[in-house]
Amino acid sequence: MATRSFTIRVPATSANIGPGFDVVGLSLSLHLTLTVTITPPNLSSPALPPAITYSGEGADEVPLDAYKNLTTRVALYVLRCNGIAKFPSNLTIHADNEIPFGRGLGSSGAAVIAGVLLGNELGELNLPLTRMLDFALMVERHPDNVTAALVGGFVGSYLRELDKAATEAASVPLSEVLPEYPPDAGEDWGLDPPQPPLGIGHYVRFGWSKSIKAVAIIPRFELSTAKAREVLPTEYTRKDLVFNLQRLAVLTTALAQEPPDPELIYEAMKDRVHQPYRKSLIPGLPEVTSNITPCSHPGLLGICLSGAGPTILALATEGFEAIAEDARLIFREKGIEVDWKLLEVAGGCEVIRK
Ligand SMILES: Nc1ncnc2c1ncn2[C@@H]1O[C@H](COP(=O)(O)OP(=O)(O)OP(=O)(O)O)[C@@H](O)[C@H]1O
Ligand SMILES: N[C@@H](CCO)C(=O)O
Repeated sequence: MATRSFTIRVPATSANIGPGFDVVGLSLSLHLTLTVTITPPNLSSPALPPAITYSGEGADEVPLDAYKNLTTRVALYVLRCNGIAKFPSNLTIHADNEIPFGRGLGSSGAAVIAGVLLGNELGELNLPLTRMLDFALMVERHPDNVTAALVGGFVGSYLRELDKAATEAASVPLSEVLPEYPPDAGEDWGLDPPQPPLGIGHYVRFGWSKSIKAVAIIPRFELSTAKAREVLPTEYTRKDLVFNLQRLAVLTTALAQEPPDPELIYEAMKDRVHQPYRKSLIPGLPEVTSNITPCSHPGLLGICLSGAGPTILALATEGFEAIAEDARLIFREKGIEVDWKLLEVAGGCEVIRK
């Protein structure tokens, strides 16, 4: 057996883009990159357990134990669902991550997609894209980030209505999909993980005007998606749902038009389903989204919370620095420091075999 080596590269994503809560996602030019090597077993020394090294965002908090790390746990789930009980021996993984954790830029979605691709490569499974999406959706239950990270671009997705048996199969607790594997890394954990139903997620890629870039204004604090979902109501008024549906219908086409129309897009990026409820967790959110407008900041098209926050995403054709620096001043008044990055819309994930 020869040494096998490959690289997995997955983009950051911004979900929702205002009115598209749990529906739309946009891939962005920050990446999680895994460099993976499997060396042949050396008959004179024992087989080595998986070894992970890590650099970049999250390096001080991410677990390096392959049975605790999100990416490798997802990979093991995919392997086990496909009849392979363990990681190969002598597996080394270096993760280099540009996507900040818990900021609304899809770090967990990227880690999950990287895990699905890793499982697919390690097991030489040749899974089709749609099946890889099924595995990702068993772990991250809303489709917006993982779909955009998988296929790239500005993407809309829905979860298919499943029959009773498939609904039950897709609703197993996450702890059963990704069990806390025992610390004994040599163990065989059997091959009965909950299998994803077939064809859970469906998507379409919208057009995107080449002139639009994304300014990510990133507060220096983490907000977990779980916490930012807890503050959302379980029911909405018809008025608020119609408000969002009207805007989302316009937005999906407006962002592809040349030249993009700031008046149309600014209004179409407003939301009444998640942002109003999240302002208690993100001081400065309503002030930033209402004070930075196409009139005050030429080049701005629209501004919203990125994913579950706390990052703010401004879509613009020019004037990027003024948008970001003025958002910085508003956040500073609330005692929050930010960093900002000018990002492009990225392609989907890729696997490069060496
Ligand atoms: N590269 C990674 N490797 C391992 N675990 C990761 C990685 N990236 C993210 N995670 C895990 O995901 C958590 C963050 O997920 P969370 O859903 O709260 O935020 P997010 O994905 O960054 O934001 P959003 O879903 O709003 O875009 C981290 O705290 C960490 O546990
Ligand atoms: N649609 C999700 C994205 C976060 O991952 C949310 O806003 O909670």
